[in-house]
Amino acid sequence: MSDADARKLIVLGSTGSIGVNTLNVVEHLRRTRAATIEVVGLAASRSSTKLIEQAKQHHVRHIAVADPAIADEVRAALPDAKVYVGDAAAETLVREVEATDVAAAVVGSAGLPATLAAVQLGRRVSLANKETLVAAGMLVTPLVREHGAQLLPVDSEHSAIFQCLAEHPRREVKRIVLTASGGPFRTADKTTIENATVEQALKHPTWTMGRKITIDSATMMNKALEIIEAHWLFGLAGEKIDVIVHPQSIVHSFVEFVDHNVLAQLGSPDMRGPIQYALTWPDRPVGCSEAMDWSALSQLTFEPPDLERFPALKLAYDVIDAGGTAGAVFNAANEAAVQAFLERQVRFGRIVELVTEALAAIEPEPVESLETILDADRKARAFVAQRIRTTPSAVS
Ligand SMILES: NC(=O)C1=CN([C@@H]2O[C@H](COP(=O)(O)OP(=O)(O)OC[C@H]3O[C@@H](n4cnc5c(N)ncnc54)[C@H](OP(=O)(O)O)[C@@H]3O)[C@@H](O)[C@H]2O)C=CC1
Ligand SMILES: CC(=O)[C@@H](O)[C@H](O)COP(=O)(O)O
Ligand SMILES: [Mn+2]
Repeated sequence: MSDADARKLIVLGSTGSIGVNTLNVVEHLRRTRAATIEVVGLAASRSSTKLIEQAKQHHVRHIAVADPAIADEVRAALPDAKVYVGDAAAETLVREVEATDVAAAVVGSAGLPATLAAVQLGRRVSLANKETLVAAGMLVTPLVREHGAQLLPVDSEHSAIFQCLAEHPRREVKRIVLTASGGPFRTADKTTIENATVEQALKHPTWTMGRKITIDSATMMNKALEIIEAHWLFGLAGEKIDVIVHPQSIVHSFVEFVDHNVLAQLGSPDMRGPIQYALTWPDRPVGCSEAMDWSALSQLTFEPPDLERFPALKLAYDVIDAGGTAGAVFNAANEAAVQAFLERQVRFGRIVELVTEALAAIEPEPVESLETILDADRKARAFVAQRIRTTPSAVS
């Protein structure tokens, strides 16, 4: 490998579920001599112990921490590192540190400015942070082309679609179908879902993930976010994006072509698969994710989603139709409502209600800049906070 091929990676959200797996994949690629990827920057919010350990293990000298409360501890433990602190720390890290690659694995719209910066700098971006596209797809996707950046999906469904679409022109695509596990309440009745506890909602049947996305899977808001993410990533209209419930999470999604042939991507429910694919595309070196044991697989089943029990799905199509800042409002209202649920301020069923109310109350505006998006994000959070104050809901 020549110097020109040397890869330098910044991992945003390194201490989270995707961030940790990304570093594991980097280590696997190094061990197997498939790729040498130097980790040159790490960003997290407040998990100081894990962050310090990662920086030492990967010899990283540029660190961003969002929470000022851990800055002194990180500086003391890593005296040779430059430590950026505060809300804009991750973005500054991306702008100041020379890199070829950025793994965008911060949770929520907090990851948007740094991801946008990576795109503006023409980086190769492994994108897990779906909220960035939901809130600001109309800003991000044109900039990818303008700055010669690459956006490689890490979300398992979108990695699957990306792999199946390959070089096929969009006119050959009849529709894409995103698979959904159905979450922990797939077979629960409406009343049980309405009043589900935090503990019940955090029990995902197939994937081990961070808390916010695990709650999103339980409301099926995750699939709604993924419909919008697919709309921006693949340039497809809402009517060409479908969802089917597939409880085993083995078929990660599929593409139906106009000739009625269907290509699907299958694999174990292990995020190291899509992460490695994003980091090594277009190559396919030996993987570190769990290999499938086909003899142990008894069945692959599919069922239509129930919009009555999971009304979040329909909202995604409304948001695509509304355009403008609707995606930012949708995403931020959901983030605020999930946070309130996790803090046991609202019952589970209130999450989707609050998002629906925010979309109805806040008129979408045309998007001119990142500031328009951030403004809509703030409005939606303020709206949800105010609704929670004025319409308290009993929590079980
Ligand atoms: N987990 C999964 O399997 C999948 C996740 N995704 C998406 O990937 C993203 C990450 O998810 P996941 O890894 O589960 O989330 P986690 O909650 O596990 O991790 C979130 C990460 O973001 C960091 N973080 C939060 N706020 C900031 C901030 N302001 N600046 C810098 N870092 C910040 C956290 O730091 P700290 O630890 O210090 O709080 C942590 O490192 C989400 O968008 C999710 O939807 C998509 C598909 C699958
Ligand atoms: C691993 C991944 O990509 C998650 O987004 C996953 O799809 C969540 O599972 P649900 O299908 O339950 O939303
Ligand atoms: Mn997914």
